[in-house]
Amino acid sequence: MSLLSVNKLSCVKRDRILFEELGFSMQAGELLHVQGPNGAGKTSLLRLLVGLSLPDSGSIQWRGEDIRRTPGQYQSELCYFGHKLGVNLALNAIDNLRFWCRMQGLPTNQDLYPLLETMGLVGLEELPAGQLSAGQQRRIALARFWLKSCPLWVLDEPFTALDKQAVALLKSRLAEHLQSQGLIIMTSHQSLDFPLPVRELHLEYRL
Ligand SMILES: Nc1ncnc2c1ncn2[C@@H]1O[C@H](COP(=O)(O)OP(=O)(O)OP(=O)(O)O)[C@@H](O)[C@H]1O
Repeated sequence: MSLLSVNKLSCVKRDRILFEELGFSMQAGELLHVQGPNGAGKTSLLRLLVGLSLPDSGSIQWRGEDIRRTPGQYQSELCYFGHKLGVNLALNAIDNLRFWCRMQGLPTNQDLYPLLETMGLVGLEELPAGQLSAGQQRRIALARFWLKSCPLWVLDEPFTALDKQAVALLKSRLAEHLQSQGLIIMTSHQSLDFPLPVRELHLEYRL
């Protein structure tokens, strides 16, 4: 059985149909790369997939159950990286990660310093996130993918503003997730140049 199943999904924004009757399913260990021009509806699709907005028609099933029936259970099984980073600019990196762990019901007493090292943020730990660069702020938000163990990862343009080293770090984390039978849905305007098989979904810009 598919882990994720999308059935006849339609999304309309301001009288424009972004997509309609969209359907696909995904198994463990698959990566779906959602592509298309600006405004095609990629972010809109991802927001539907994580339950942040509702479709105009159609449904999304996770483990055979509509995600609207048990939203709490579904949320606990996914990790989302969207355009809004969810980073508090007044807090430093560690306090941001602790706060996020508390929100997710994860342990908050773990030593987060090694993760800061992984994310290349050592030496910046005292600074409020508002004093960090765009790429550094995104590294804080991306650290979630090292903290939460869950099957479904959904990432909207995760490589934006990252330097080469951070892009390589994230790609290797994504590959690890696939190899351990995780499932990834992501957008990127760049070609993924990924060592593992990638499925592609193209959204057209519809007038
Ligand atoms: N909350 C909203 N209210 C009204 N229209 C919206 C809303 N959110 C998005 N749209 C419209 O939906 C369309 C698709 O937006 P979306 O962000 O999904 O595109 P995208 O494919 O992710 O684009 P990009 O490549 O620029 O990130 C756009 O034309 C946008 O104006």
